[in-house]
Amino acid sequence: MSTKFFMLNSIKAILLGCPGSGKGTLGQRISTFFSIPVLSTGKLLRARFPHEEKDHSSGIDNGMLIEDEKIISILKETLIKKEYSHGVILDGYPRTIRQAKLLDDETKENGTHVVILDVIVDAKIAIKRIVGRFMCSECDSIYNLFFKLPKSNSIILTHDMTVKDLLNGSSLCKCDNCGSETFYNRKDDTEEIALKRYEEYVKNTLPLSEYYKDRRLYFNFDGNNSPQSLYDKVQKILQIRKNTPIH
Ligand SMILES: Nc1ncnc2c1ncn2[C@@H]1O[C@H](COP(=O)(O)OP(=O)(O)O)[C@@H](O)[C@H]1O
Repeated sequence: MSTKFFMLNSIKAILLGCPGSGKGTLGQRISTFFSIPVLSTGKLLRARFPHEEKDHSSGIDNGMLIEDEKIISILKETLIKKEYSHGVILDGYPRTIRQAKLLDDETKENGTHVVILDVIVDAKIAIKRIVGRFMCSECDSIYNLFFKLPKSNSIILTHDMTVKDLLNGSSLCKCDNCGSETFYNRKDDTEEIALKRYEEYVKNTLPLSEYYKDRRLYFNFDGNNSPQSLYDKVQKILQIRKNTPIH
């Protein structure tokens, strides 16, 4: 079967939003609710290129987007996997108008059945979320130094504490989900690179809101509040649209 077949049929929803908009968490929750996997292009790239050099001019760790051709071919290769054949939620693709057009070419009129969820968040909030983010090494549960520490922790928070301090302290936290005491953070989750990623978003990805805004299944959401309040709003929309193909 051609890759076109899978591109055509499997994409059910697209998540748009700046880095730190909460679309990763949102994707996980929609995925659990509808039993459809999320395909995060960022995660995919980090797994493929784990040793990307920090100073590489177009590396994924320095906040710059990788070339459209490269990401499209990786995406196509991945979407033919059986696990995505019954549906997939895309997180991180498309990220440029060109990527969106290429996707439209592949999906033709089926593209109009794709649910587009666009999460809008203020830059300041997004950057703070990124700088405070860390994950469980075992199960990837997401935490935040400022907004969501693991329930079981012995941290004495100071105003200048960083995620790096937290990761250096031994056994300061236990993961709520699996009990693990080891955590990690992303190489690109520093303030400097987060700002660069936000700039890339404004330049390349924000124009997608305009590109998609007249689509029947385009919805935008204020993501400045808690992940739960965002999810509640998204879920309401998805439930109302009973005939959306995500069901
Ligand atoms: N569709 C894409 N096009 C180009 N580059 C991408 C794409 N998706 C992911 N990347 C690369 O992977 C990095 C991490 O992506 P992601 O995990 O989605 O991070 P973010 O939190 O910035 O949205 C990006 O900064 C970029 O270098």
